[in-house]
Amino acid sequence: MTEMLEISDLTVHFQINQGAIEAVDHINLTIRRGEILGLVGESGSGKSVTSFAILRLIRPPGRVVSGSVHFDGIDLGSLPEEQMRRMRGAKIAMVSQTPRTALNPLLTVGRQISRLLMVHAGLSTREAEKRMLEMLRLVRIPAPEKRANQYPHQLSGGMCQRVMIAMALATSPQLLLADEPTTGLDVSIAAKILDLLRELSTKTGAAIMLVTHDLGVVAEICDRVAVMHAGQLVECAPVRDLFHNPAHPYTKALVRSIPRVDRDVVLEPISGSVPSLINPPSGCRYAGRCEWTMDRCRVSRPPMVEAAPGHVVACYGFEERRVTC
Ligand SMILES: Nc1ncnc2c1ncn2[C@@H]1O[C@H](COP(=O)(O)OP(=O)(O)OP(=O)(O)O)[C@@H](O)[C@H]1O
Repeated sequence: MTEMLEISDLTVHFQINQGAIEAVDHINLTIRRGEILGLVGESGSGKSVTSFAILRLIRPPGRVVSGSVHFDGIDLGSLPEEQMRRMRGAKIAMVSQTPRTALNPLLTVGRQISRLLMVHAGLSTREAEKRMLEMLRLVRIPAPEKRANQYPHQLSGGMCQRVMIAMALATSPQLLLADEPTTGLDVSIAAKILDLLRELSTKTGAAIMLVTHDLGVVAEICDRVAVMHAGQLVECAPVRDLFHNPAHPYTKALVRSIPRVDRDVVLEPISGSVPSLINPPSGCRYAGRCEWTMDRCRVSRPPMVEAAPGHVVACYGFEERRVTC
């Protein structure tokens, strides 16, 4: 698999009256062609801001302070806005957490999808309508001819979510950024959506970045997982490796907090809370919550080191234990 997306040293701040919220801090991450990468972490860890930064959709008071994003070798930061807009519609698509607000309330859902196909895929009105209905069938919208003529407010939340996915997939994007795509959906629909995402990546070679809180979803469909804590990337590994051999204490805590039907254990909540991102502690931002904290964790940020092939972690405590084992 070759790299499709390469994020290097990405830092994003939001300037507010109290200071700068350091939402994403020097992140390096790659996503390969045909791969599903899960991006996990507690609320406020910077997952959505990372997706918006990829699409160059950080708006004031937000600002990309450093870093670059390359897609298929192209530096997205240097593209003129018009080219970036085309890139967003055709090659990189996003499914957001809030489908109802992302859809245009004034247009029928069918019209929204056909318009996208006419603008970004150059289809005629008739071709676009045919493909739009195919897409609605693909995401298992019942009675698609009828639903196509309805407005977002006439559809349930789950159906709006599937319409968003149909829109995102309509132009066969090479990269799909899916931000909590199954939140609020009932279990059977959520399972169908996940199947659909897996099918997309297998059939078309599209890469998917799946932003989620749900490690169960990650275990089900992701190939690799990247873990964020308070704006920093702390670990990245193939999915099985991450669940069986988590290296970072934060990842260990996340894994311990997953409910398991086959184990009668008491779930352990993650101790402490995410530090403020305004003037956050220097060094590792997990230091205030971590049982392995040493003096240097509070002073300098641990570098990413290889824990196993393809498995990297940023933790002085891990390095120390590995040396002494
Ligand atoms: N427009 C904004 N203005 C100010 N702060 C923002 C803005 N957008 C995001 N942030 C801050 O950036 C940080 C990261 O937010 P982000 O939405 O990326 O977290 P997340 O990991 O996606 O959380 P969740 O899982 O709850 O969606 C948070 O502290 C958030 O308050």
